[in-house]
Amino acid sequence: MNQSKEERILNFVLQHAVRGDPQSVVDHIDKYCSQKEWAMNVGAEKGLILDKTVEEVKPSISLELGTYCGYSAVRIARLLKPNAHLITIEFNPTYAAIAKQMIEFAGVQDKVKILEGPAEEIIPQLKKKHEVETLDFVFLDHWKERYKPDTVLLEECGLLRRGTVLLADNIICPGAPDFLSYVRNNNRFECTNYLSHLEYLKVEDAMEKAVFLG
Ligand SMILES: Oc1cc(-c2ccc(F)cc2)cc2cncnc12
Ligand SMILES: [Mg+2]
Repeated sequence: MNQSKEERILNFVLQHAVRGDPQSVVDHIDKYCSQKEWAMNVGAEKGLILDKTVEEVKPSISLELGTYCGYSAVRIARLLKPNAHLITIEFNPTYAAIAKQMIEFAGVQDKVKILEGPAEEIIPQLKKKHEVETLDFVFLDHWKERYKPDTVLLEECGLLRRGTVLLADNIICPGAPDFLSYVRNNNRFECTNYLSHLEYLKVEDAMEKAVFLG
């Protein structure tokens, strides 16, 4: 049975990257996806915006919506302080299985918990089942039409506190118009736009940072 693109990406990393070295894993995924097959990783250019945000927030507990192959989970985890954790939610079980192997190869498995299933089912379980109090940082990178409803759900579940930073990928391409107007017209969020490019291409894209004001 021939391999999926995601399996080819994982195998390229397993064969060429340095085990236990998260930067090497990130660099090799970018190398494969820029030279061989495009894939929807946040990529190196927008990845720098993600890095800067994680370094600024210094989160103890982070949530990622949309794991895919684990590229941004490894990217975030490599910057976390000791005892800080990332919970990443992936709906697609095939992607989750690839990401698990990617995260373990990078050696960041002790910092990352992958939860498989729909975000709208898992978010309401975070407090009681996963012992989360409130979130310091949220990276939204899943289905664009879920950005707004899942942001509202995070708020309703009491998972946002004054200063929680949301960072959303793909604000231009494919775009998340209802999320953008929701956070920009809501006086409980302070928004900043970061113009960039779609991963591995010259196409314009952007990220939006929305700080919850409580
Ligand atoms: O970064 C992303 C990019 C694209 C995407 C796909 C096709 C296209 F033509 C342009 C952009 C889709 C995504 C879905 N989930 C998370 N991130 C994504
Ligand atoms: Mg994306």
